[in-house]
Amino acid sequence: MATDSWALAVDKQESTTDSVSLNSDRSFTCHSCLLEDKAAQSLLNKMIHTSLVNTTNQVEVLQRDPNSPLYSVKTFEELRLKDKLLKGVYDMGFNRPSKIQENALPMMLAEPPQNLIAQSQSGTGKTAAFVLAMLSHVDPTNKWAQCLCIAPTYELALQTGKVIEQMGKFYPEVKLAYAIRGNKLDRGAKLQEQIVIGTPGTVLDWCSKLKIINPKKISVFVLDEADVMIATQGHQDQSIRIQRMLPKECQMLLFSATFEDSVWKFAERVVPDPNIIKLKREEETLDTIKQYYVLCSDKEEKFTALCNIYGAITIAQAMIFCHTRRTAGWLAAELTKEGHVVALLSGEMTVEQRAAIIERFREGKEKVLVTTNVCSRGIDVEQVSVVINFDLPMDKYGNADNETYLHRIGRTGRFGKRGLAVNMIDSKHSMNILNQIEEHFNKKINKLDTDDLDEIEKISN
Ligand SMILES: Nc1ncnc2c1ncn2[C@@H]1O[C@H](COP(=O)(O)OP(=O)(O)OP(=O)(O)O)[C@@H](O)[C@H]1O
Repeated sequence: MATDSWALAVDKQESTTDSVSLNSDRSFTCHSCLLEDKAAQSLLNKMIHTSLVNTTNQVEVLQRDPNSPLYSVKTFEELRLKDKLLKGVYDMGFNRPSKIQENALPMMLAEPPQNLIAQSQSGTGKTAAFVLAMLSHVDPTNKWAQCLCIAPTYELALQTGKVIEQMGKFYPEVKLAYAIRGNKLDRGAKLQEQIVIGTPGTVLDWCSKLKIINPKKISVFVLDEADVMIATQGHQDQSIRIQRMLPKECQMLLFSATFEDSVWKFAERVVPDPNIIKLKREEETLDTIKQYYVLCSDKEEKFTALCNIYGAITIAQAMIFCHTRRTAGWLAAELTKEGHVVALLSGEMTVEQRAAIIERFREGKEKVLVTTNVCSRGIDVEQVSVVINFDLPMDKYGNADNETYLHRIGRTGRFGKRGLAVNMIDSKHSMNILNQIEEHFNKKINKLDTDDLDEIEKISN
């Protein structure tokens, strides 16, 4: 995926939201935008999660055969891994299996092989789990492809490839091939590498048209990021075509960060007789958040209100959400003029640039992060105590986007710190959205007079 095409997708998305107020009936779906948006989110999350995301939720396990004993492990030793692999695991700094790995690893390493559908949020250890399973299954003396893993995009495939290389560092006999665009092989050439990671189109070509991989010899098939994969119909079809070429006894594993119905339907088509492991995301609530709204007439007044808030209370770190990247850029420049150290997440940035900015903000190097929703969707920055909705979140029909509102300002039970959210209202339409949000969450949002310094001071107590 070229950088510019990504930026273009964001542009397209933002132009959609831009047009909402002009033509609220307009319904717009852009499948390639959806894929790129979802894929970029996944990639960002991968880059940001340099350590495990812990949740207090319990893992739910649904066994295909409820009578067989349910194994879970608390240490990597219990898995009886090859020394070379155990060394690789410890070299990555893993001391013990993550919550999802405790159940998924014994299931994936069982004999006879078990099929698995696993769902848990980004950063909970899914990739590490299936990489370990693939490396364990490989017979390095056999010089042909044995494990096949497909990912929705070139970049996501590269990321997973890196994990395979890292974990297999002390097991150099096992080789990895990338079935991605640009990696041209001649028709009929036979792959020597035991593990193949790639995107569905290229993998399908290698299996069928070019016959570089013999699909009948594949014993482990992994479908990663299923929720991103299904964002394009083409990918779904290709994945299913690949799966159909594999032998019946091939172990099928499917992973997803989310589990909406469409993912579920797809998963059931790709993974026969599955065991299922789910780790729910922690619920966010608005219980510990103080919410206010400020009445303004235009964006300049919103900016003045923002400055008044900054002048009256101490804000450790704030995230400010704007509708379009034009507004975000303007606001970041104005705040910078006022002497704030501002980070801006903007549509034309590459995923790498975004990850770097989010990382700096998480480290506290910048105190204000201005962003559009498209840029920051799916990103968790939990330490932020103040959220400003410079523009309220709305869907493509111009209605309140309650889910996004909750995600922007909500807190999980564990991060139950008190928070403050201020909503800027500058039109009948935005007031209407605010009312819809109040109604949806059954919570009153109080008015704040930002010309009254005493009143602002009170909200920080
Ligand atoms: N058992 C473990 N102990 C410590 N760190 C781990 C463990 N397993 C994985 N990690 C690390 O935690 C981070 C997230 O893990 P991983 O990428 O496997 O999660 P994921 O669920 O696949 O996320 P995504 O859905 O974004 O791909 C990585 O930096 C990984 O190296």
